[in-house]
Amino acid sequence: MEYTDDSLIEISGLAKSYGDHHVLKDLDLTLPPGIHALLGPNGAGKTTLVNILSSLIPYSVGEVRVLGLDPQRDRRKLQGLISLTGQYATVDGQLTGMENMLMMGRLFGLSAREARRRAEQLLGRFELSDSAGKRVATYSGGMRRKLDIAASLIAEPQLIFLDEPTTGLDTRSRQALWDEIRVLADAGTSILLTTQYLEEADVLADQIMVLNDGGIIASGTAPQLKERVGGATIQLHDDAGHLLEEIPTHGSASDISRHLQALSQGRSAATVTVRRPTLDEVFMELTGGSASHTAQKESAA
Ligand SMILES: Nc1ncnc2c1ncn2[C@@H]1O[C@H](COP(=O)(O)OP(=O)(O)OP(=O)(O)O)[C@@H](O)[C@H]1O
Repeated sequence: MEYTDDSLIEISGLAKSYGDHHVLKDLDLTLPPGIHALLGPNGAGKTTLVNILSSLIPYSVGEVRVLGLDPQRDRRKLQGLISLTGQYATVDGQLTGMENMLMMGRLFGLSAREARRRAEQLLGRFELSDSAGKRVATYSGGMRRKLDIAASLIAEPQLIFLDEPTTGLDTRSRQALWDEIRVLADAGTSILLTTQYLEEADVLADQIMVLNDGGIIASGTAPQLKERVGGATIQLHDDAGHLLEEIPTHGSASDISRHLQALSQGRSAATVTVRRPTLDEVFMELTGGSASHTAQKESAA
């Protein structure tokens, strides 16, 4: 396998089993720097893959490079370049929120002053300022989770792994995290996040990968993935909301206008909408589930 300087992650023929349970099977993946989302049903192996990439667990088959380093052989070096937020809060319960933040900042080589500045900023963003002086053992589960995320964002490592970062977060904290992710990405940090929330992948990621049955079964931008399960259609409904007709379209203004002109010479419809598949439907179709029919509608006329 050849490695290019500008690649973030390169995986070739990766397999991982727990006993006779084959979780990852001959997985190939190349990712450039950017924000990437890994989607997959429960148990697909998302955490397993993130843990291998962040050198938390070993692999035996295949080749893996993260920032050009082998997570097994170059563990120490790699861990200085990445940060990881797992599904379970890993902060130290005996320290206060602020002490945890400062410790993480210093681990990543920030000066004491910069660590405090960033800690105050992030504790504020995640509404933990009032609890910053309290021992983490007294925090609620949601507060620990927010602190864990804030701590992983304190420095600007080359790559941050966020394993289901917004699970258990309230709406405001989720928005704060999304904002922080964008700021870090603009500053040059790459992000690999796993998520169960398709909206999160859609909003944040440059590229989305769908993990199922041990391998990546689809990847691309949200529009590219939507295209895979069929493009847009023009739908005509009568006054009572019944579907009269559905016509495939490329989705371009000229194509829609051409169809509408042809239609205007025939039947009259109460409403005309352009419907695109949702990421939800794409995901369900790719992973063999049944889609929930929450269509995004764009009014065309
Ligand atoms: N240490 C372990 N020992 C044995 N089996 C494991 C271990 N860790 C994970 N597994 C199994 O491997 C499979 C993949 O688990 P993993 O946590 O990687 O999936 P996931 O896609 O992250 O799931 P979720 O969305 O539910 O978090 C699951 O069937 C899980 O039970």
